[in-house]
Amino acid sequence: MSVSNYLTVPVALTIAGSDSGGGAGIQADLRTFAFHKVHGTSALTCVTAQNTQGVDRVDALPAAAVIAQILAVVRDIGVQAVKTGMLLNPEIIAAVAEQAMEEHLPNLVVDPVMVSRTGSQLIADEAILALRECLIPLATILTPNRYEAQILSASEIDTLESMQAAAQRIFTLGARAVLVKGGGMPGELRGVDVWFDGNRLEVLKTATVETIHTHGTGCTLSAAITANLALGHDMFTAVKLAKSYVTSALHYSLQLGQGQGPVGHFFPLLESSQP
Ligand SMILES: Nc1ncnc2c1ncn2[C@@H]1O[C@H](COP(=O)(O)OP(=O)(O)O)[C@@H](O)[C@H]1O
Ligand SMILES: Cc1ncc(COP(=O)(O)OP(=O)(O)O)c(N)n1
Repeated sequence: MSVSNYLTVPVALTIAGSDSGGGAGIQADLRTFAFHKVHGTSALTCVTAQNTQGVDRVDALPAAAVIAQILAVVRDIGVQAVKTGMLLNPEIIAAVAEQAMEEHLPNLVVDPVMVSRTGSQLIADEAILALRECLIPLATILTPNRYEAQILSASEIDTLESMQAAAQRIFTLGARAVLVKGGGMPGELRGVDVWFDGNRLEVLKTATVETIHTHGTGCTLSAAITANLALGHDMFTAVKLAKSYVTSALHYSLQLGQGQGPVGHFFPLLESSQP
């Protein structure tokens, strides 16, 4: 007989949609948590029929089902950090915002999934309004991509200076810090993100990784930030560590399907198995 070693590890919760292709959404979040040695819990908001070429269908869960999942997790297991991904409709967004306040959800990372990095809108206009009014003011860190930042700042973003101006403008919506992500920018700006927390305006820069297999970068980044907050890092350190994780995952991106494959979340295993 052998006895288990009981481990105590930080816990993170993702409130997000399922990606049947496994590259983004809940699937990407849970893998990212695992590779940070953080126990991942989840509240599913919707089920997408999706692959490397696009989204074929989306089915939402009832808002009450989302609330029940959140309560089941936080009232028994407890969480140190929480992220939101695709929340899809105003009912789910309002329900999540209410739970965030009532249950005092800690370290809330809001990835305002509205528009894909290729520019196609993923949620309805009313849902965008609900995100802006109900959830974004509660965010610890808000992580819009280029197109989401354009909507939230009502400005064109095509240069580093316009990313910086947008980050400062979006900050006024009430999040404690904003990270405008550059994956949808042209050329060398693809590896550049802009941070603003009311004091520090920082440019986080990595060299652009030349790959078309970038599916799930945004989910992976926000999940890695959440994991690092759950581990006790401060906000800016959590973001820097997360950016490093997503950059490595891009270096090991997976050529799967006919379209844009996912980033390689398990690159540490691939690295350790190389001669
Ligand atoms: N080709 C790339 N090379 C380096 N970093 C990238 C590249 N594409 C995306 N990133 C990084 O991935 C993260 C997610 O950004 P982005 O792709 O813009 O988000 P989203 O998936 O939400 O559209 C950011 O840190 C961004 O800088
Ligand atoms: C279910 C689901 N959630 C989120 C996304 C968007 O993924 P993201 O990583 O933000 O964006 P891309 O880099 O894949 O554009 C999704 N597609 N599905």
